[in-house]
Amino acid sequence: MIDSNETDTDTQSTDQRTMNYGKEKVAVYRTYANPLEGVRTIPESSFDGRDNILFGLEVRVQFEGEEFLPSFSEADNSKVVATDSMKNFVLHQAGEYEGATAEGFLHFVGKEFLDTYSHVEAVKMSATEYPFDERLVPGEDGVEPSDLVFRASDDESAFGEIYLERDDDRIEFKEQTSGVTGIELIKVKDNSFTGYVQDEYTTLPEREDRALYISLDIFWTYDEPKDALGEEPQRYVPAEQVRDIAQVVFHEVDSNSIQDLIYQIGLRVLERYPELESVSFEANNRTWIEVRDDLEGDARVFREPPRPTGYQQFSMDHSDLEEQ
Ligand SMILES: O=c1[nH]c(=O)c2[nH]c(=O)[nH]c2[nH]1
Repeated sequence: MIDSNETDTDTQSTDQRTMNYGKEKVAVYRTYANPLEGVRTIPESSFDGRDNILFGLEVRVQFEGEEFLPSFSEADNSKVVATDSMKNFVLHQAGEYEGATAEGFLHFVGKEFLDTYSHVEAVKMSATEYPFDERLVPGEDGVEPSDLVFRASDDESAFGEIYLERDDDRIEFKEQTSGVTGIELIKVKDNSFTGYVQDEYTTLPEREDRALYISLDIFWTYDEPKDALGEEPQRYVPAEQVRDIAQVVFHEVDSNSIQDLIYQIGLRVLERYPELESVSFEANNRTWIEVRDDLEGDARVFREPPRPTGYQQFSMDHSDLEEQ
């Protein structure tokens, strides 16, 4: 009895322990990956697929497993797969992957890791896309996108994360997050911020009409994690379309705060994609400071905002849509 109690306590303490290791910032580039075709189109976006002629990801790998404990507590590396080898593994698998999405690639590599190293209990893989834009060149029908020359872009990037766990001889895919990060949008007018608490700490003037500059990361989870892989393109949510929804809603809605704006974007995303479980936001307010409003019409002069900056975080699901 006493023995089994001790075992329970032991298990509990290791369950709560943080123990993982891995490699991050693994930059991998693949040319002529399979194209993403057959995605559903939505009114807010012209995006209907991706050629994947040039596909780049910055990957993070994380290994978990009880068998790594001696590497920390006894300097015993006999079970340690070197993080350098993880990097080589990811690079190699980029040539083997036959799918068309970042999430699909992460799932593919994660599964290969678990198949190859039987003592690894769980693997978390995440990646941020390196965006590349096709450059425009003269073609038969006027100026058209080149299929050879791309620009390394610092625009928004797709994000993916998957978590795979070994359960006896099965591999469980229970958790994923997809996203688009680094969206930066400016609306020059038709936005306000009024009605907030006025007390002895308030110095900000109410603005019936302001230019609003936001940076935005949007994340989503699917009801069925496997829909994130893109194997059924009709059920896949492309980051490009979510980015486009954000800018269309920003254009259409005269919002009274960033809070209100991201809620409206979230409703639209949930409306377009019933296969999603949740959508969440991290917004930052980068609104410029107005220095001249004495010009003709709507013209203004602005300067950079000083630090500190405001932010908003919010998550929502289909129950928010039903309440509307
Ligand atoms: O959209 C905004 N939300 C806020 O909560 C806030 N606070 C602030 O100072 N400016 C703004 N703008």
